[in-house]
Amino acid sequence: MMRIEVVGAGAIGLLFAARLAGAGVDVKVWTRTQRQSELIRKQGISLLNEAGEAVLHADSDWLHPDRVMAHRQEERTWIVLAVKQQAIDAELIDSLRALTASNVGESSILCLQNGIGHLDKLAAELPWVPLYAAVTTEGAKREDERSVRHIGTGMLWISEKAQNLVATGEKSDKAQKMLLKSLRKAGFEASLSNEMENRIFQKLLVNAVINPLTAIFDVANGELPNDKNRLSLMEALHSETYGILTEAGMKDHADSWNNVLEVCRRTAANVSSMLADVRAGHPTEIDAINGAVSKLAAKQGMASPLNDAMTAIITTYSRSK
Ligand SMILES: NC(=O)C1=CN([C@@H]2O[C@H](COP(=O)(O)OP(=O)(O)OC[C@H]3O[C@@H](n4cnc5c(N)ncnc54)[C@H](OP(=O)(O)O)[C@@H]3O)[C@@H](O)[C@H]2O)C=CC1
Ligand SMILES: CC(C)(CO)C(=O)C(=O)O
Repeated sequence: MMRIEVVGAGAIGLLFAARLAGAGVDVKVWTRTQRQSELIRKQGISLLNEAGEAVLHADSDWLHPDRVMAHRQEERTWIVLAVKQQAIDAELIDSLRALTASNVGESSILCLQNGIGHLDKLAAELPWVPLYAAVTTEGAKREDERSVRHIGTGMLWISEKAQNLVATGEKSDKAQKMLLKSLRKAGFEASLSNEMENRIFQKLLVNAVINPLTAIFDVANGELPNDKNRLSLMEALHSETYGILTEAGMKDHADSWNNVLEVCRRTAANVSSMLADVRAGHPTEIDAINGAVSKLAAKQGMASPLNDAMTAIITTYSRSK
């Protein structure tokens, strides 16, 4: 028997929890607040898409040390980490430590974050827990505390090997196969990848161009290229970021610029996650996206004026909201 614990009940967390619950998987959702977990437990998760609404039921609790300690786990567990980069702080890591403490060797963490930095942080703090990087191009928007709109279907890539090379034995392989099976049953187009670094860089490139510019211009993804000044800014930011990331190890990708335009087209109605955060007055993932690109550039002795500017503008912008 396998259990999936989704940590973070925002857009992506609710989408994964609802679809997995709908596929009959044993799912528990860990929220930040007691109120949200009670709502989910009592009323279920409302999954909205073009076909209408489905209400799916999943267990839920809030991520408080006492609640986590009381929740002792014996079976094989996958923790699907669905919080933003900036939420991965000492307190959250303590909760993950507690969540995995009662079944060491039986728990693994799947990290769905955009941007970079989180895997190194988690690997340093949880060296005994196998960490798997994932890249998802699904699009989701949280409508309220228990409702999520599935905006766009995409791919889900999961690293073939644990990031921190822990427990990559037969037991882990079996657990990974079970996870894939559950995700596919839930309708996700999930595949294993042995070139995750490249996939993470390619997604970082897309996010480094679309996220800050949609947030600055306050437009949905599809509108971003529909103006010649915005389009030339996109191109310049893409070109700078592409140079930095290929120097850092990303493979050459002749179609990279067209891929950014294709993501804008495919997710035309999306409000990017950064614009959503800016509009809500929440902190953004800018440090893990453009800020991280600037850091890579500095490490390589390269200039990154546009990424530096995006980081400065979004940081100031979201602070003043
Ligand atoms: N949305 C999308 O379509 C996509 C998102 N991603 C990535 O997935 C990740 C999650 O994004 P998304 O779902 O959009 O973000 P949201 O902001 O919608 O959700 C994050 C959730 O994490 C919760 N959270 C924060 N801190 C804690 C904590 N300490 N304990 C428990 N829960 C906590 C928040 O709770 P609260 O609301 O109470 O603060 C919130 O519900 C990001 O890295 C994003 O870049 C990747 C691809 C697509
Ligand atoms: C691909 C994109 C830009 C889709 O909105 C995204 O990942 C995000 O909003 O963070």
